[in-house]
Amino acid sequence: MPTGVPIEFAGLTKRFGPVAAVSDLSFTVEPGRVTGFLGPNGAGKTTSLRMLLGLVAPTSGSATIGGTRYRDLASPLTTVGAALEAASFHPGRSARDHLRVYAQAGRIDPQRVDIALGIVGLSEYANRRVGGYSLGMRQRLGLAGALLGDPGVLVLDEPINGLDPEGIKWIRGFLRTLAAEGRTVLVSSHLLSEVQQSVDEVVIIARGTLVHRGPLSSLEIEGAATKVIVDSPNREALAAALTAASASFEIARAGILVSGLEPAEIGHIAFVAGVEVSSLHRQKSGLEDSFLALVGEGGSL
Ligand SMILES: Nc1ncnc2c1ncn2[C@@H]1O[C@H](COP(=O)(O)OP(=O)(O)OP(=O)(O)O)[C@@H](O)[C@H]1O
Repeated sequence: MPTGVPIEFAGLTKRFGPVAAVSDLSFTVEPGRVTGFLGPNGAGKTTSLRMLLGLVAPTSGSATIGGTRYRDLASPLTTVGAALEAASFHPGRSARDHLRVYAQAGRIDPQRVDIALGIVGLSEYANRRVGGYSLGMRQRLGLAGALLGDPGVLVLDEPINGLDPEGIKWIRGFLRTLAAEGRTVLVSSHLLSEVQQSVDEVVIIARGTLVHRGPLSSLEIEGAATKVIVDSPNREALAAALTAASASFEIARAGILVSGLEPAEIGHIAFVAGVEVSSLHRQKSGLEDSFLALVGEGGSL
């Protein structure tokens, strides 16, 4: 079983002409945990990850994997697996052929190709041309590429983008498994809500600088549990339907505040009772409020 090593960013800085994309970024990502690398679009996440992977030269500072820069690693593909956003695949080539090319270039056992395809759930589509793949299937193929060398460190840029609900559920469990195996898992996202169920640690950046790091719980506002707000032109009938379904709720000015149920479950209760619903949405969680306060205005969150 491969063991993870820490990823360390030390004073990492990148300027593109007048644009300070990343400024003096320092933090360590520990093995055995899933770390969320979060920030609004344009915050500098991709540039930081590209510097970590030796694809962009830093203006100053360093990013290392187990104390070594990517380009100095003896065996990069078996040390770190990466799936960056907008990975390009030749549309006419099958998933299996793509991975075979990578395996050959990285001197990886060709048997790993089918193992990696199996892990990400693409076995039955392995011989299909990638040009016909959905965005979610491409994401899975990118992940299979990252897993090819069975590395102890995984760096995934926005891996949840484009996945359907089943895919999202799968990847959440998958990230947890990788970390439980002792690997170092760094996952970027511009949405806290997308990763909050799978990360242990968060590193938050905005405008290229570090604004917060710590366990996910460090973002918690006391007493703030996620609730769903639902309303109806006939609030009384809706309250009666919720009571009949033994739902726990309170009547607020903005509508009926329901705890412990998902929006879809509440919608179903109203539907079965024949009650019209005029609004149905999740109340912003305490975590998200903290996140928004940290990254400030201008984020597409
Ligand atoms: N090659 C480049 N030349 C000039 N500016 C760049 C280049 N790459 C990134 N930038 C700028 O650096 C800043 C950070 O971009 P980056 O893509 O790293 O952010 P991000 O957090 O990954 O956002 P996104 O989620 O949208 O990819 C942005 O202002 C971007 O316009």
